[in-house]
Amino acid sequence: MDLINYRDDRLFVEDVSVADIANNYNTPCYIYSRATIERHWQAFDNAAKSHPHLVCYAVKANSNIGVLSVLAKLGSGFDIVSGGELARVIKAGGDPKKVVFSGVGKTEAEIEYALEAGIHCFNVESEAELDRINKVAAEVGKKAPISIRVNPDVDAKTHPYISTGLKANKFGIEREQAKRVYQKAAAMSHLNVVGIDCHIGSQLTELQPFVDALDKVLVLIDELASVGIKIKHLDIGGGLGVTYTDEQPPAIDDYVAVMLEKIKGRDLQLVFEPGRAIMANAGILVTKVEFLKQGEEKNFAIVDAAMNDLIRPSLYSAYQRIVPVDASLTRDSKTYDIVGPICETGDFLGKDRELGLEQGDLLAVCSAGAYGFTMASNYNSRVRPVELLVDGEQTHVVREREKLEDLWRGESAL
Ligand SMILES: Cc1ncc(COP(=O)(O)O)c(C=O)c1O
Ligand SMILES: N[C@@H](CCCC[NH3+])C(=O)O
Repeated sequence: MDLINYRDDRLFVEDVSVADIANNYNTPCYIYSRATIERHWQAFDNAAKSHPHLVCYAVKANSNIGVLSVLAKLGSGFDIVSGGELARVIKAGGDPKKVVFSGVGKTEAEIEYALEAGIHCFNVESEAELDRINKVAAEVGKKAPISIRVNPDVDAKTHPYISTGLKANKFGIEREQAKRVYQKAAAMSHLNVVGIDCHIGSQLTELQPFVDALDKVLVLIDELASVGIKIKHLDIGGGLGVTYTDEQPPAIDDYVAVMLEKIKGRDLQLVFEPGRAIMANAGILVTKVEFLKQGEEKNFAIVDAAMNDLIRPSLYSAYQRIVPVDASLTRDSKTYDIVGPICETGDFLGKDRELGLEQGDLLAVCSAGAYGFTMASNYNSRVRPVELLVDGEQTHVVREREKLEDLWRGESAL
């Protein structure tokens, strides 16, 4: 059941009218549906029930502490890529023992913070990082649990900016080098080899690249076993795509079922790192039409949200549906570019959209719950949108009181 939908031509998030929210909290605003977040997370968890597993939500998709706390209450694990994300998880009540730490550039301060917090695993992306983790662990008198992120050289068939599993990408350790690096890791005094990791990209709409990558990783697991290195958990990353328009990605349970089938009979905990599949369609960005501008070649709807609020259309030419909040209004429709107030021609939310509009109308940009607010900036000195979490008939402002720098300073934010 889609909880972001029309009732009598008015857009609702759960039981709250989007127009009411916009009137009460102003625009632009992000609105998330709690029940949808829970349903998506549970789809992973339920589908994997027959097998030991951990669903580690990828915090980068949406790191709002209110959102993280919804997931923490479900018992979610978290995939993080910075000390700041770890601080948010801890603040939201997440369990550090269920945290995996990905990313190619972990600093000494971040490694130390994660070791002190007692995370589940570091996903190591280079030999130099292995040395650094071993050194920091020795300094703080701990053994660091590690996986090696293997780059399987598989084409994820997604946008090149978010494809991560090819040799040409900066991520992971090449498959051909992985066995040697594992043997090196196993011999290091302050590392504990516990897992293996692979993430080939984001917004994948086909199963085959996941299967191809997994096949390669399973061969490596067997090779490692033959030299006495036992892998306890297999982290298959995130990347499952969603429907923005007419894409037909595999359903969450079908994806999980195929992954489980592949590892049948193996003594391996399965770790998932989904971000977009949980959050994208659990949120919308609501914006108001400030002006309509008719050009000779184009009609523009100038709205109060911009590329600083949602950068995906500008950055990846991503298409996100844009719909009226009140579809009962009768208007003559025209083809519009939906643009923001920022001083760049690349500042658009949608191009060539057939819509009936008047000044003051409200529009919703769909599928904006993932990589929306987290990629927002203050460019043009614009204030970032308010974030709201709807829970049934309730609307909560989910705004952090602390600044990120106060949650975790790191070494560079002094
Ligand atoms: C290491 C890692 N894990 C998980 C994710 C989450 O990906 P997605 O939001 O596509 O599920 C990403 C982003 O692509 C990532 O880089
Ligand atoms: N920011 C990207 C996804 C990045 C995935 C991160 N590894 C998007 O909006 O599609």
